[in-house]
Amino acid sequence: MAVYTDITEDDLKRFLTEYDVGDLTSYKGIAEGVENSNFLLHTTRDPLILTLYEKRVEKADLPFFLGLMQHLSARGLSCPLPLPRRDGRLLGELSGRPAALISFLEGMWLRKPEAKHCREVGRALAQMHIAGEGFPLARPNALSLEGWKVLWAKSADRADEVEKGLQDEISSELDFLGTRWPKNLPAGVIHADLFQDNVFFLGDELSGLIDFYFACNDLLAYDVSICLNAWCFEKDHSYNLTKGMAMLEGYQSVRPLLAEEIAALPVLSRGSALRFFLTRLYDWLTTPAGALVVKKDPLEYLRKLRFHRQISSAAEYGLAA
Ligand SMILES: Nc1ncnc2c1ncn2[C@@H]1O[C@H](COP(=O)(O)OP(=O)(O)OP(=O)(O)O)[C@@H](O)[C@H]1O
Ligand SMILES: N[C@@H](CCO)C(=O)O
Repeated sequence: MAVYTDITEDDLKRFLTEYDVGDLTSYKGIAEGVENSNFLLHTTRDPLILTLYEKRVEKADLPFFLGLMQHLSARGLSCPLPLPRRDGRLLGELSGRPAALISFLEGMWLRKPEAKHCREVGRALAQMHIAGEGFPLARPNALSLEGWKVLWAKSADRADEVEKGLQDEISSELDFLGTRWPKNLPAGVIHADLFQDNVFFLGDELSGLIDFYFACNDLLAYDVSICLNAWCFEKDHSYNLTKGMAMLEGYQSVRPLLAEEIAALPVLSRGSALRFFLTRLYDWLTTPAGALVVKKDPLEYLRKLRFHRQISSAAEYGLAA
């Protein structure tokens, strides 16, 4: 579910008077997503998305996220555009939460992506990395090495409840990544959560990227590793080399990776697998039974992490090192 905060029609109509978007004809809550409350609005003009930012989003980060969407969109990337209010601000307040109106992006996310879709995702990711150049705001990645340690400290004691031996395994992994994490690779604005549900397609054509609420400044190749993890494994947890090759070819057709970035992919992929393992583990251990949110399986990412640990060179992802 993703309607944590309810809204009344009166409050919504009052909120909309701050914008030049036509008159409200209908609205409904959107069930998908786990972080924020989203509503689809129909007006006498274009359909719109209303997002109410919930507790896990820092209000101080919103200018970065909303400004980034404007920056990327102005540079030709297909992504939602936050609409300015009559006073020029991008952010208002509704039902006690920070709220924004965002343009509606046509398309649907793919439940069963194929290699050709992975190629498109690779291309779009590289386009985003290039379009992000020159964005004046910065946001350090709160979910990199230091953030992982904080999350792990909150979960380590109970990790063996999920699988015996996890406490030792993950502590060693964090030590390994602490000593081997690359430092001097190209960096810029990354999406950091470009999973299937954040990429829309119209037929086989990619229509745009959404959900920039983990975007931050970090290594560009780390974002590539996030996409390899999210798109190129099958339900049986095996790595799909054809999808991996397509994703990497698509990326490199727009932004060729440096030899150092390619060489770092196995370590970066371990890191990104660990990142999603840790957030999922934390949620797994802390979300109360009966909560409406669907908990995502941390073990899926543990298996991916173990796969990357036994990779000896990036060639095994479908690339020459
Ligand atoms: N601009 C948009 N155009 C069309 N649909 C959108 C748009 N933004 C969000 N949605 C719809 O709302 C859903 C949830 O959005 P989003 O992924 O941003 O939410 P979230 O709560 O931040 O989710 P999560 O972080 O779990 O992915 C999407 O799957 C999509 O159906
Ligand atoms: N994409 C994340 C959740 C939302 O950011 C995951 O699958 O764990």
